[in-house]
Amino acid sequence: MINLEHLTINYGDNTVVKNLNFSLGHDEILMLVGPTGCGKSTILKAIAGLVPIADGKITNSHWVADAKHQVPPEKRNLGMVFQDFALFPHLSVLDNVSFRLKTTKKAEHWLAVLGLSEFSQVKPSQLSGGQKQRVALARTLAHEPALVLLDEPLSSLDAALKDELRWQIRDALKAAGVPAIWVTHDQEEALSIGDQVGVLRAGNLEQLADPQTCYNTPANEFVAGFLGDANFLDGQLDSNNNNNNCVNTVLGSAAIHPNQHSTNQVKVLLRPEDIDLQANEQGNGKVIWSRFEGKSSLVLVELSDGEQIRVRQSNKVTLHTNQTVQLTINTQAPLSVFPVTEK
Ligand SMILES: Nc1ncnc2c1ncn2[C@@H]1O[C@H](COP(=O)(O)OP(=O)(O)OP(=O)(O)O)[C@@H](O)[C@H]1O
Repeated sequence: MINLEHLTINYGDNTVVKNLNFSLGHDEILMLVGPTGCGKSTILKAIAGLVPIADGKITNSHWVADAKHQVPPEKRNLGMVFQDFALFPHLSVLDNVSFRLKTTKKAEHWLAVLGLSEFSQVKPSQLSGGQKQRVALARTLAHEPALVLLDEPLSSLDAALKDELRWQIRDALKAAGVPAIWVTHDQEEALSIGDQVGVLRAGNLEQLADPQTCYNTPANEFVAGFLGDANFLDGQLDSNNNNNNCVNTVLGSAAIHPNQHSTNQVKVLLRPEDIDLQANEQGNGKVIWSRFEGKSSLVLVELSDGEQIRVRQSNKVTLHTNQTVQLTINTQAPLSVFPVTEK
Protein backbone atom coordinates (compact mmCIF):
# COMPACT_ATOMS: atom_id res chain seq x y z
CA MET A 1 0.00 0.00 0.00
CA ILE A 2 1.15 3.54 -0.71
CA ASN A 3 -0.70 6.78 -0.15
CA LEU A 4 0.26 10.25 -1.36
CA GLU A 5 -1.54 13.23 0.15
CA HIS A 6 -1.16 16.78 -1.12
CA LEU A 7 2.36 16.02 -2.29
CA THR A 8 4.26 19.07 -3.53
CA ILE A 9 7.87 18.98 -4.77
CA ASN A 10 10.10 21.94 -5.58
CA TYR A 11 13.46 22.28 -7.28
CA GLY A 12 14.57 25.62 -5.79
CA ASP A 13 11.80 28.12 -6.62
CA ASN A 14 10.33 25.86 -9.25
CA THR A 15 7.31 23.80 -8.15
CA VAL A 16 7.33 20.72 -10.39
CA VAL A 17 4.69 18.57 -8.65
CA LYS A 18 1.59 20.22 -7.23
CA ASN A 19 -0.79 18.85 -4.62
CA LEU A 20 -0.63 15.25 -5.83
CA ASN A 21 -3.03 12.72 -4.30
CA PHE A 22 -3.37 9.02 -4.98
CA SER A 23 -3.26 5.67 -3.25
CA LEU A 24 -2.49 2.16 -4.43
CA GLY A 25 -3.85 -1.11 -3.08
CA HIS A 26 -1.74 -4.13 -2.25
CA ASP A 27 -1.02 -5.34 -5.80
CA GLU A 28 -2.18 -2.48 -8.00
CA ILE A 29 -0.11 -1.17 -10.90
CA LEU A 30 -0.28 2.57 -11.57
CA MET A 31 1.03 3.75 -14.93
CA LEU A 32 2.20 7.38 -14.87
CA VAL A 33 2.19 9.16 -18.22
CA GLY A 34 2.57 12.74 -19.39
CA PRO A 35 4.65 14.96 -21.66
CA THR A 36 8.37 15.25 -21.15
CA GLY A 37 9.27 17.35 -18.11
CA CYS A 38 5.83 17.02 -16.44
CA GLY A 39 7.31 15.52 -13.25
CA LYS A 40 6.96 11.74 -13.62
CA SER A 41 10.53 10.82 -12.58
CA THR A 42 10.47 13.44 -9.84
CA ILE A 43 7.45 11.72 -8.26
CA LEU A 44 9.31 8.38 -8.25
CA LYS A 45 12.39 10.06 -6.75
CA ALA A 46 10.32 11.67 -3.98
CA ILE A 47 8.71 8.33 -3.13
CA ALA A 48 12.18 6.73 -3.08
CA GLY A 49 13.49 9.49 -0.80
CA LEU A 50 15.92 10.85 -3.39
CA VAL A 51 14.38 14.33 -3.54
CA PRO A 52 12.81 16.14 -0.57
CA ILE A 53 9.09 16.76 -0.17
CA ALA A 54 8.11 20.45 0.10
CA ASP A 55 4.58 19.78 1.35
CA GLY A 56 2.18 16.88 1.91
CA LYS A 57 3.06 13.35 2.92
CA ILE A 58 3.76 9.84 1.67
CA THR A 59 2.50 6.91 3.73
CA ASN A 60 3.61 3.31 3.28
CA SER A 61 2.89 0.28 5.50
CA HIS A 62 5.95 0.92 7.69
CA TRP A 63 6.86 4.59 7.27
CA VAL A 64 5.49 8.10 6.80
CA ALA A 65 7.55 10.81 5.10
CA ASP A 66 6.70 14.50 4.98
CA ALA A 67 8.55 17.81 4.74
CA LYS A 68 9.79 17.52 8.32
CA HIS A 69 10.44 13.77 8.45
CA GLN A 70 12.39 12.63 5.41
CA VAL A 71 12.82 8.86 5.77
CA PRO A 72 16.19 7.79 4.27
CA PRO A 73 15.96 5.77 1.02
CA GLU A 74 17.41 2.58 2.56
CA LYS A 75 14.66 2.56 5.23
CA ARG A 76 11.82 2.66 2.69
CA ASN A 77 11.97 -0.95 1.46
CA LEU A 78 11.38 0.01 -2.16
CA GLY A 79 12.56 -1.74 -5.31
CA MET A 80 13.58 0.29 -8.34
CA VAL A 81 13.83 -0.82 -11.97
CA PHE A 82 15.44 1.58 -14.43
CA GLN A 83 15.85 1.81 -18.18
CA ASP A 84 19.60 0.99 -17.92
CA PHE A 85 19.19 -2.23 -15.80
CA ALA A 86 21.98 -1.20 -13.32
CA LEU A 87 23.46 -4.72 -12.99
CA PHE A 88 26.93 -5.43 -11.60
CA PRO A 89 28.99 -6.49 -14.67
CA HIS A 90 31.50 -8.59 -12.68
CA LEU A 91 28.84 -10.71 -10.92
CA SER A 92 26.91 -13.66 -12.37
CA VAL A 93 23.17 -13.34 -12.89
CA LEU A 94 22.50 -15.34 -9.71
CA ASP A 95 24.92 -13.23 -7.67
CA ASN A 96 23.35 -10.05 -9.02
CA VAL A 97 19.87 -11.20 -8.04
CA SER A 98 20.86 -12.56 -4.62
CA PHE A 99 23.13 -9.61 -3.80
CA ARG A 100 22.96 -8.93 -0.02
CA LEU A 101 20.47 -11.79 0.53
CA LYS A 102 21.29 -14.52 3.07
CA THR A 103 20.40 -17.36 0.69
CA THR A 104 19.88 -17.78 -3.06
CA LYS A 105 16.42 -19.31 -2.60
CA LYS A 106 14.39 -16.20 -3.49
CA ALA A 107 16.76 -15.35 -6.33
CA GLU A 108 16.38 -18.83 -7.83
CA HIS A 109 12.60 -18.57 -7.48
CA TRP A 110 12.33 -15.27 -9.39
CA LEU A 111 14.87 -16.33 -12.02
CA ALA A 112 12.69 -19.41 -12.65
CA VAL A 113 9.46 -17.37 -12.77
CA LEU A 114 11.03 -15.02 -15.29
CA GLY A 115 12.43 -17.85 -17.42
CA LEU A 116 16.09 -17.14 -16.61
CA SER A 117 17.25 -20.21 -14.66
CA GLU A 118 19.55 -21.37 -17.47
CA PHE A 119 21.40 -18.02 -17.33
CA SER A 120 22.16 -18.14 -13.57
CA GLN A 121 25.90 -18.49 -14.02
CA VAL A 122 26.49 -16.13 -16.95
CA LYS A 123 27.61 -12.49 -16.69
CA PRO A 124 25.19 -9.69 -17.67
CA SER A 125 27.31 -8.82 -20.74
CA GLN A 126 26.25 -12.15 -22.29
CA LEU A 127 22.54 -11.30 -22.04
CA SER A 128 20.19 -9.47 -24.41
CA GLY A 129 18.54 -6.22 -23.31
CA GLY A 130 15.26 -7.97 -22.52
CA GLN A 131 17.05 -10.65 -20.47
CA LYS A 132 18.96 -7.98 -18.53
CA GLN A 133 15.72 -6.20 -17.71
CA ARG A 134 14.19 -9.46 -16.45
CA VAL A 135 17.29 -10.00 -14.27
CA ALA A 136 16.87 -6.48 -12.88
CA LEU A 137 13.24 -7.23 -12.07
CA ALA A 138 14.13 -10.61 -10.52
CA ARG A 139 16.68 -8.82 -8.29
CA THR A 140 14.07 -6.27 -7.23
CA LEU A 141 11.41 -8.88 -6.42
CA ALA A 142 13.85 -11.24 -4.66
CA HIS A 143 14.38 -8.48 -2.07
CA GLU A 144 10.61 -8.48 -1.31
CA PRO A 145 10.02 -4.74 -1.54
CA ALA A 146 6.83 -3.12 -0.25
CA LEU A 147 6.54 -1.15 -3.49
CA VAL A 148 8.23 -1.33 -6.92
CA LEU A 149 9.09 1.82 -8.88
CA LEU A 150 9.76 1.37 -12.59
CA ASP A 151 11.16 4.31 -14.57
CA GLU A 152 10.68 3.59 -18.28
CA PRO A 153 11.97 0.01 -17.92
CA LEU A 154 11.37 -0.87 -21.57
CA SER A 155 12.35 2.31 -23.38
CA SER A 156 15.78 1.04 -24.49
CA LEU A 157 14.36 -2.16 -25.98
CA ASP A 158 13.04 -2.75 -29.46
CA ALA A 159 9.30 -2.79 -30.15
CA ALA A 160 8.86 -6.53 -30.71
CA LEU A 161 10.52 -7.34 -27.38
CA LYS A 162 8.63 -4.68 -25.45
CA ASP A 163 5.20 -6.14 -26.06
CA GLU A 164 6.12 -9.55 -24.65
CA LEU A 165 8.22 -8.20 -21.79
CA ARG A 166 5.64 -5.73 -20.50
CA TRP A 167 3.25 -8.64 -19.90
CA GLN A 168 5.98 -10.72 -18.23
CA ILE A 169 6.71 -7.82 -15.90
CA ARG A 170 3.03 -7.32 -15.13
CA ASP A 171 2.55 -11.05 -14.41
CA ALA A 172 5.62 -11.11 -12.14
CA LEU A 173 4.44 -8.05 -10.18
CA LYS A 174 1.01 -9.65 -9.75
CA ALA A 175 2.61 -12.96 -8.68
CA ALA A 176 4.67 -11.07 -6.10
CA GLY A 177 1.51 -9.26 -4.92
CA VAL A 178 3.34 -5.97 -4.71
CA PRO A 179 2.06 -2.53 -5.78
CA ALA A 180 4.00 -0.75 -8.50
CA ILE A 181 4.30 2.70 -10.04
CA TRP A 182 5.50 2.50 -13.64
CA VAL A 183 6.55 5.57 -15.61
CA THR A 184 6.24 5.25 -19.37
CA HIS A 185 6.19 7.36 -22.53
CA ASP A 186 4.20 4.69 -24.29
CA GLN A 187 0.43 5.30 -24.17
CA GLU A 188 -0.35 1.81 -25.43
CA GLU A 189 1.79 0.32 -22.66
CA ALA A 190 0.04 2.48 -20.05
CA LEU A 191 -3.44 1.55 -21.24
CA SER A 192 -2.77 -2.18 -21.58
CA ILE A 193 -0.74 -2.84 -18.44
CA GLY A 194 -2.09 -0.47 -15.79
CA ASP A 195 -4.82 -1.13 -13.27
CA GLN A 196 -4.88 2.65 -13.00
CA VAL A 197 -3.51 5.29 -15.34
CA GLY A 198 -2.42 8.70 -14.04
CA VAL A 199 -2.08 11.44 -16.67
CA LEU A 200 0.14 14.34 -15.62
CA ARG A 201 0.49 17.80 -17.14
CA ALA A 202 2.98 20.28 -15.72
CA GLY A 203 3.02 18.61 -12.30
CA ASN A 204 -0.78 18.30 -12.03
CA LEU A 205 -2.65 15.01 -12.14
CA GLU A 206 -5.25 15.64 -14.85
CA GLN A 207 -6.95 12.26 -14.46
CA LEU A 208 -6.47 9.12 -12.42
CA ALA A 209 -8.72 6.22 -13.35
CA ASP A 210 -8.78 2.77 -14.88
CA PRO A 211 -7.53 2.62 -18.50
CA GLN A 212 -10.99 2.26 -20.08
CA THR A 213 -12.28 5.34 -18.27
CA CYS A 214 -9.23 7.43 -19.18
CA TYR A 215 -9.50 6.45 -22.85
CA ASN A 216 -13.28 6.47 -23.32
CA THR A 217 -14.29 9.24 -20.93
CA PRO A 218 -11.21 11.46 -20.59
CA ALA A 219 -11.42 14.28 -18.08
CA ASN A 220 -10.55 16.92 -20.66
CA GLU A 221 -9.23 17.46 -24.18
CA PHE A 222 -5.61 17.20 -23.02
CA VAL A 223 -6.12 13.68 -21.61
CA ALA A 224 -8.13 12.67 -24.69
CA GLY A 225 -5.36 13.82 -27.03
CA PHE A 226 -2.52 12.46 -24.92
CA LEU A 227 -3.83 8.90 -24.71
CA GLY A 228 -4.45 8.38 -28.43
CA ASP A 229 -5.43 9.94 -31.73
CA ALA A 230 -8.39 12.22 -31.11
CA ASN A 231 -10.73 14.24 -33.31
CA PHE A 232 -12.70 17.07 -31.72
CA LEU A 233 -15.69 17.62 -33.97
CA ASP A 234 -18.02 20.62 -33.58
CA GLY A 235 -21.36 19.57 -32.12
CA GLN A 236 -24.62 21.03 -30.83
CA LEU A 237 -26.51 19.45 -27.99
CA ASP A 238 -29.88 18.20 -29.12
CA SER A 239 -32.35 20.72 -27.68
CA ASN A 240 -35.29 18.37 -28.36
CA ASN A 241 -33.83 15.96 -25.91
CA ASN A 242 -34.57 16.86 -22.31
CA ASN A 243 -31.81 14.67 -20.96
CA ASN A 244 -29.19 16.46 -23.03
CA ASN A 245 -27.68 13.11 -23.90
CA CYS A 246 -27.58 13.45 -27.67
CA VAL A 247 -25.37 15.59 -29.90
CA ASN A 248 -25.78 16.63 -33.54
CA THR A 249 -22.71 16.86 -35.75
CA VAL A 250 -21.93 17.15 -39.43
CA LEU A 251 -21.49 13.35 -39.40
CA GLY A 252 -24.91 12.75 -37.84
CA SER A 253 -26.21 12.54 -34.30
CA ALA A 254 -24.81 10.38 -31.54
CA ALA A 255 -25.40 9.51 -27.91
CA ILE A 256 -23.15 11.24 -25.39
CA HIS A 257 -22.21 10.64 -21.77
CA PRO A 258 -24.39 12.61 -19.33
CA ASN A 259 -23.38 16.15 -20.10
CA GLN A 260 -21.89 18.26 -17.30
CA HIS A 261 -21.39 21.34 -19.44
CA SER A 262 -23.61 24.37 -19.64
CA THR A 263 -22.85 25.32 -23.26
CA ASN A 264 -24.89 24.08 -26.21
CA GLN A 265 -21.88 24.19 -28.50
CA VAL A 266 -19.47 21.41 -27.71
CA LYS A 267 -16.47 19.55 -29.05
CA VAL A 268 -17.23 15.87 -29.57
CA LEU A 269 -14.43 13.37 -29.05
CA LEU A 270 -14.27 10.90 -31.93
CA ARG A 271 -11.43 8.40 -32.01
CA PRO A 272 -10.28 7.45 -35.54
CA GLU A 273 -11.74 3.99 -34.97
CA ASP A 274 -15.18 5.51 -34.15
CA ILE A 275 -15.68 6.53 -37.79
CA ASP A 276 -16.51 4.51 -40.92
CA LEU A 277 -15.10 5.55 -44.27
CA GLN A 278 -16.56 4.50 -47.64
CA ALA A 279 -15.45 5.61 -51.10
CA ASN A 280 -18.49 7.53 -52.42
CA GLU A 281 -18.58 10.19 -55.14
CA GLN A 282 -21.43 11.99 -53.34
CA GLY A 283 -19.59 11.73 -50.01
CA ASN A 284 -19.11 14.39 -47.32
CA GLY A 285 -15.30 14.61 -47.36
CA LYS A 286 -12.11 14.50 -49.39
CA VAL A 287 -8.98 12.51 -48.62
CA ILE A 288 -5.98 14.74 -47.78
CA TRP A 289 -3.60 11.85 -47.17
CA SER A 290 -3.58 8.16 -46.29
CA ARG A 291 -0.77 6.55 -44.30
CA PHE A 292 -0.18 2.82 -44.29
CA GLU A 293 0.58 1.74 -40.70
CA GLY A 294 0.87 -2.03 -41.08
CA LYS A 295 -2.19 -3.48 -39.39
CA SER A 296 -4.34 -0.47 -40.42
CA SER A 297 -4.19 2.80 -42.34
CA LEU A 298 -4.69 6.30 -40.94
CA VAL A 299 -6.53 8.65 -43.30
CA LEU A 300 -6.94 12.42 -42.98
CA VAL A 301 -10.22 13.63 -44.48
CA GLU A 302 -11.39 17.22 -44.93
CA LEU A 303 -15.13 17.70 -44.51
CA SER A 304 -17.09 20.21 -46.59
CA ASP A 305 -17.09 22.69 -43.68
CA GLY A 306 -13.27 22.58 -43.57
CA GLU A 307 -12.95 20.40 -40.43
CA GLN A 308 -10.25 17.75 -40.72
CA ILE A 309 -10.88 14.27 -39.32
CA ARG A 310 -8.53 11.32 -38.83
CA VAL A 311 -10.03 7.93 -39.57
CA ARG A 312 -8.45 4.53 -39.02
CA GLN A 313 -9.50 1.87 -41.47
CA SER A 314 -8.55 -1.39 -43.12
CA ASN A 315 -5.06 -1.54 -44.60
CA LYS A 316 -6.52 -3.39 -47.60
CA VAL A 317 -8.27 -0.33 -49.06
CA THR A 318 -6.17 2.05 -51.15
CA LEU A 319 -7.29 5.67 -51.21
CA HIS A 320 -5.81 8.52 -53.20
CA THR A 321 -5.51 12.21 -52.43
CA ASN A 322 -8.69 14.22 -53.25
CA GLN A 323 -10.82 11.08 -53.45
CA THR A 324 -14.38 11.76 -52.25
CA VAL A 325 -15.47 9.60 -49.33
CA GLN A 326 -18.42 9.31 -46.96
CA LEU A 327 -17.73 9.40 -43.23
CA THR A 328 -20.23 8.17 -40.66
CA ILE A 329 -20.04 7.67 -36.92
CA ASN A 330 -19.90 3.92 -36.40
CA THR A 331 -20.04 3.62 -32.63
CA GLN A 332 -23.15 3.06 -30.54
CA ALA A 333 -21.25 3.78 -27.33
CA PRO A 334 -21.85 7.24 -25.83
CA LEU A 335 -19.26 9.83 -26.84
CA SER A 336 -17.48 12.37 -24.63
CA VAL A 337 -18.05 16.07 -25.20
CA PHE A 338 -16.13 19.13 -23.99
CA PRO A 339 -17.10 22.78 -23.84
CA VAL A 340 -15.84 24.77 -26.84
CA THR A 341 -14.13 27.29 -24.60
CA GLU A 342 -11.71 24.70 -23.16
CA LYS A 343 -8.12 25.08 -24.34
N1 LIG B 1 17.73 18.02 -10.26
C1 LIG B 1 16.92 18.94 -10.82
N2 LIG B 1 17.09 20.26 -10.56
C2 LIG B 1 16.26 21.19 -11.10
N3 LIG B 1 15.23 20.90 -11.92
C3 LIG B 1 15.03 19.61 -12.23
C4 LIG B 1 15.86 18.56 -11.69
N4 LIG B 1 15.40 17.38 -12.17
C5 LIG B 1 14.34 17.67 -12.96
N5 LIG B 1 14.12 19.00 -13.00
C6 LIG B 1 13.03 19.68 -13.72
O1 LIG B 1 11.81 19.26 -13.14
C7 LIG B 1 10.82 19.06 -14.15
C8 LIG B 1 10.29 17.64 -14.07
O2 LIG B 1 11.37 16.74 -14.44
P1 LIG B 1 11.15 15.17 -14.49
O3 LIG B 1 12.48 14.55 -14.81
O4 LIG B 1 10.46 14.71 -13.25
O5 LIG B 1 10.15 15.05 -15.73
P2 LIG B 1 9.65 13.75 -16.49
O6 LIG B 1 8.17 13.88 -16.63
O7 LIG B 1 10.17 12.52 -15.83
O8 LIG B 1 10.35 13.98 -17.91
P3 LIG B 1 10.83 12.92 -19.00
O9 LIG B 1 9.57 12.32 -19.54
O10 LIG B 1 11.52 13.77 -20.01
O11 LIG B 1 11.73 11.92 -18.34
C9 LIG B 1 11.47 19.42 -15.47
O12 LIG B 1 11.14 20.74 -15.78
C10 LIG B 1 12.94 19.29 -15.20
O13 LIG B 1 13.69 20.17 -15.99
